[in-house]
Amino acid sequence: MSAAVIHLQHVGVAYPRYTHPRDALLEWVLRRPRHTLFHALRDVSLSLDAGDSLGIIGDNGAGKSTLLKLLAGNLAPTAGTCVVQGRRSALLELGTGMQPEFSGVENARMGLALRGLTHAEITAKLPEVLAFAELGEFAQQPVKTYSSGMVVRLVFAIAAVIEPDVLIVDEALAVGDQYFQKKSLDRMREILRNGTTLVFCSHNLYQVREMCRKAVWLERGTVRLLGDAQTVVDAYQDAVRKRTPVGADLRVCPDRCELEGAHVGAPLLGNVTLNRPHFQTHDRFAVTVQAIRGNRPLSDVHIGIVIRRNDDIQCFGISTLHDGVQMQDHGNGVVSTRFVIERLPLLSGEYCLEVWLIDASGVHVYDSRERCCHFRVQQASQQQGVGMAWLPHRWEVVVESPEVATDAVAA
Ligand SMILES: Nc1ncnc2c1ncn2[C@@H]1O[C@H](COP(=O)(O)OP(=O)(O)OP(=O)(O)O)[C@@H](O)[C@H]1O
Repeated sequence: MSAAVIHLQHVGVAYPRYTHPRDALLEWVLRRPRHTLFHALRDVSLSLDAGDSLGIIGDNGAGKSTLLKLLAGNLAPTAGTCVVQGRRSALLELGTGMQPEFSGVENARMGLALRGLTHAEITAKLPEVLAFAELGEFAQQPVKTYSSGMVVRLVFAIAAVIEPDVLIVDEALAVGDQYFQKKSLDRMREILRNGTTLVFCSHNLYQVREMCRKAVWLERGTVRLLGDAQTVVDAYQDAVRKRTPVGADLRVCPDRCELEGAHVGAPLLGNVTLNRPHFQTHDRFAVTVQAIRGNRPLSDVHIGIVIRRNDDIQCFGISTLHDGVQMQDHGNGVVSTRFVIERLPLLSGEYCLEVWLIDASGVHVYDSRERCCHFRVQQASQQQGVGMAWLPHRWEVVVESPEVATDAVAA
C-alpha cells in the first residue's frame, strides 16, 4: 500500500449515456445494452501526501466534479484504482445531503454523524460548527428557509470544523459572501497547516494558486498537466488566451463615437489603448486615453484609471485630478493623455482597466468604460514571490539578540 493519503492509478470513470430516457428502462426490461459509454475521466494518475494541497482546474465539462466525487467516495472508478486514506469530508454541490425540513442544528448533527463522529464528538463539535456558520437564530429554523449563502455557511462549517484527513471543496464556496469566503479560505489554510490534505476545485484561478501547492489541469477527462500550482495555472491561462478569438482581444477599446468634429455636448471617452497585450512583471506599461472635451473647459476634464484583477480586486486607481495633471487639447476638441508605469509591479494574473472621465470635483462622471483593455501579466519565475504585486523590499540580517530586538519594538 502506498504511503500517500490519496493515490489514483490509471483511474477512469465512464457514464452510460442513453439516446432517449426510455432506453434505460428498455435496457433493464430487455436485458440488452441500449447505451453508449461516455468517458468523463480517462487514465488519471496522481498522489498526494498528508498536508498536500491540489487545485483542480479546467473548462466546463472537463471532469472536475467527477474527480471530486470520486475522491469523496460518492462515485466508484470504472477503471484503475482510487485509494483515499483517513477521514474525508467533502463540500460538493450546494446543500447535498441537507434535509430541507430539518433545522440547521439537526442538519449539523446529521452531517457530523455522516462523517463518522460519535455521539460524544458531535456534542463537543456542534457549538463550534454553529459558531463558525454564524447563522444566529436561523440555526433553529428549517434549512428550506435559508438563502444559498446560509446553506453554504452551514455545509462548510460541518465539513471543515472536524479537521478531516482529506478535505474536498468544490466551487460551492463562491456562493458565500466575501466575508464568509475569506473566513472559509482562512479556515482551509489553518487545517492545511495542521496536516489535512486539501483538494480544491475552483474557476477562481487566484484562489487555486493561493490555496494550493499543486494543481491538475483536466481537459476532456484526461490530465493535460499536473505540477506546481503556479505553472499549471499559467499554462491553463495561456491556453485560454490562445483560443480567444483575435476580435476579442480588447487591448484597444474602440471608440464609442466619432472623435473628429465632436466639439459640443458632454465630454466622452474615445480610444483607450495599451502598449501591449501581455506583460512581464517590471515591463513598461502604458495606456493612452483619448477623450472629447465637449463643451467643458480643459480644467474640468480629468481621466481616472483603475487596474482591476479579474477576480474584481482593485489593484490601483489614480486620476489626473489626484496627480494635478492638466490635459492638453490637440486643437480639435480631442484631448489625450498617457498613463505610464515604468516598471509594472503586478505579478502573474489577468487584469483589465476601468477608465473614467470625470470633472474637476471628482464627483461627476461624464463617461466611463469598465472592464476594458484586458491584459495579462506573467512573472519571470516563482522567485519573484506570490500575491498580486511585487513590493520593493530587502532582507536585513539581524545581529542583536531577540531580547534586544523585542525591546527595540517595544520602545
Ligand atoms: N451522470 C452523468 N451521466 C452522463 N454524463 C455525465 C454525468 N455526469 C457528468 N457527465 C458528463 O461528464 C463530463 C464531465 O462532467 P463534470 O461535471 O465532471 O465536468 P466539470 O469539469 O465539473 O464541469 P463544470 O466546470 O461545468 O462543473 C461532462 O461532459 C458531463 O456531461
